[in-house]
Amino acid sequence: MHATVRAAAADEMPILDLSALTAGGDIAPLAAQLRHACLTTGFFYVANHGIPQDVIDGVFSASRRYFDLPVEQRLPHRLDDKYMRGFMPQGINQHPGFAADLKESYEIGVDLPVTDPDVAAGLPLHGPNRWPADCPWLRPAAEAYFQQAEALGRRLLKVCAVSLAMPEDYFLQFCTKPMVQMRLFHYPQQTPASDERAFGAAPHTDYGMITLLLQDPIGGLELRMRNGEWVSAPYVPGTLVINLGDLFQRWTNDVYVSNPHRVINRTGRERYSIPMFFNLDYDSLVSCLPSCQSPDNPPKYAPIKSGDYLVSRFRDVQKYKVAAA
Ligand SMILES: O=C(O)CCC(=O)C(=O)O
Ligand SMILES: [Fe+2]
Repeated sequence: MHATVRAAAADEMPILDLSALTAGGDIAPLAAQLRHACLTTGFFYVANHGIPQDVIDGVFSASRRYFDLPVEQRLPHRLDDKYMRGFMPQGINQHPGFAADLKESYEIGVDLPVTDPDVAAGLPLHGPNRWPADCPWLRPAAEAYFQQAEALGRRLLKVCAVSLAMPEDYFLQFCTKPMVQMRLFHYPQQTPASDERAFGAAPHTDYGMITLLLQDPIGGLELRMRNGEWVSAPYVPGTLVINLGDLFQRWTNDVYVSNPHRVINRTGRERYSIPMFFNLDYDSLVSCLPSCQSPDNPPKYAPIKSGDYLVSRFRDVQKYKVAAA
């Protein structure tokens, strides 16, 4: 069994109060706090985030109801290879070097009709969502949360830009048709007899810009400190966990951190979580920000298209098969 770990201290996982952002006030003090968190672990909680509690309760209860259904009923909703929407059974998501994650999921994205020009042109991962006819309650609950979380993602990108001495709307110019992915996760319990190699979600970094995570009171999310120690990020009522992904680290020339993390469900109860991976438009060119380079500290990475990078990671982890455009 995995050894238990201590909880992150308040300065390791700060709670950022988003009241000023939600109400449209001065975000400079918030940007300074965000910067501090992003220089160290790239993980923090947000409170007063503006997402109504009933929308959060609604999407969690729809997720529970979905995963309570017998797997035989859910297998016909299995995700397609092209758009990657629908039920992802246990055994598909596998981080390189680890056994497959124990979690199962339901995959949702920006819902684009097949007549959309990018979908028609075969732009990877762009397409319609999949809404099973035998679960009519799933769609309204998931869409209500998707809309709220996506709006929060856009608000947070403003704070991120200001924190890097960029104009507030800098990242929003790359959010015309952002590649936002929302995943309903169900983690089985891990018993004391569980294999030491088994993880709800094996250690990894996220791939894209920012992740907005709803977790339930079970907890189980853990992050790796710079010295290699793992600490837990317990459930804090009324908050979401926010963290940066690898493309964000790349924009900043490694000034901001995309931190390794994992999930171990140690409780003996089932765990549900709902991450939203907020990524930019497919064609956004991720290149070192002016505020993160100098003659002594030149850009470390060549510019890369956001979508191309994401597709390469999806191939490695989620058995995504479609070739990059
Ligand atoms: O379920 C969680 O709490 C985190 C999952 C995660 O890290 C991921 O899917 O990237
Ligand atoms: Fe993650």
